[in-house]
Amino acid sequence: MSPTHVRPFALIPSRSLIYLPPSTIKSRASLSVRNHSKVHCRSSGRMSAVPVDIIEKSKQLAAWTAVDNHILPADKIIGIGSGSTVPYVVERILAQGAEVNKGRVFIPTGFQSRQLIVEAQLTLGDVSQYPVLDVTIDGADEVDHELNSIKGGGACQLQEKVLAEAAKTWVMVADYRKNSETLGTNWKQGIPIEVVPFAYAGVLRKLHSIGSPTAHLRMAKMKAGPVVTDNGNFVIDAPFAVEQMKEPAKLLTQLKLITGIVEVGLFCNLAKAAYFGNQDGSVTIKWNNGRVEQISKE
Ligand SMILES: O=C[C@H](O)[C@H](O)[C@H](O)COP(=O)(O)O
Repeated sequence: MSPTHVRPFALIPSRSLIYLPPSTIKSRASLSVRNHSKVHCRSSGRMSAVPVDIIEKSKQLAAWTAVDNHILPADKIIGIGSGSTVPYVVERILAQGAEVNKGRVFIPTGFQSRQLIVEAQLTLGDVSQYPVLDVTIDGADEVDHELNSIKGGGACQLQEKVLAEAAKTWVMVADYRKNSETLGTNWKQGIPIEVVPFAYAGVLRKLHSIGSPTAHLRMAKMKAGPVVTDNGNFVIDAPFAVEQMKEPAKLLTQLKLITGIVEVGLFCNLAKAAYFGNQDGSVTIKWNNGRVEQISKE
């Protein structure tokens, strides 16, 4: 059985979800998934030797399992996060059918997820209209053993955190490369920090003095100058030593007190669960009570 044929909801018999075979899934969201033989690994900056098919299937499996477990017919206000795993979230939501989706409103965490919602012809809403969400599913750059995470590899952390805090249930989805014990183990670029543009130089100096000597402004790839977020701000990537990364909530508090920082890509004590698709077609679910569940492919 291939990873895409796993029926995760079967493990939760109390939920009466109907299995939708992959052949029934036809969405615009799926069109954005390309089939390269290799994939660029943002965490190491190198090319991964793992075929992209396996990584994409791992993402899809995590996303589908999370949707099956957490987006129930009663859920009406739904947050859609950012990143490369999220198209599979939308794909699986679409597979729940037009009838159930008709009564739902979808809130994006940025331009990318807004486009996904619009292209999927789902109803778009705004967090200012719907400050309480039933559930938000989002990607992650790295997740530790206590469900703390680094987010913001795509510079979306501010809106993502607003939606994470607004959601009654916040869940992360990712492939196996994001699952680690301590933050900073796999994700080496540092913590993405959104800053007000005019304050960036001062914030950098401060970061250098409190344990991140290599903190730097994130530069754009196909544009001269810095990355500009959906909110018109800059992003600083700030690597910290392992000792500081072992206490992410403490570090987060310290960073939030620096004037000019708008939001920090450390998400602490927010998640209900994190889903990781594995290379062998299984899914690892880390729950906020410390339980780790392994769902095998039969
Ligand atoms: O800013 C971007 C978000 O935090 C993403 O959720 C995160 O970077 C993971 O993205 P991807 O799934 O593409 O690795």
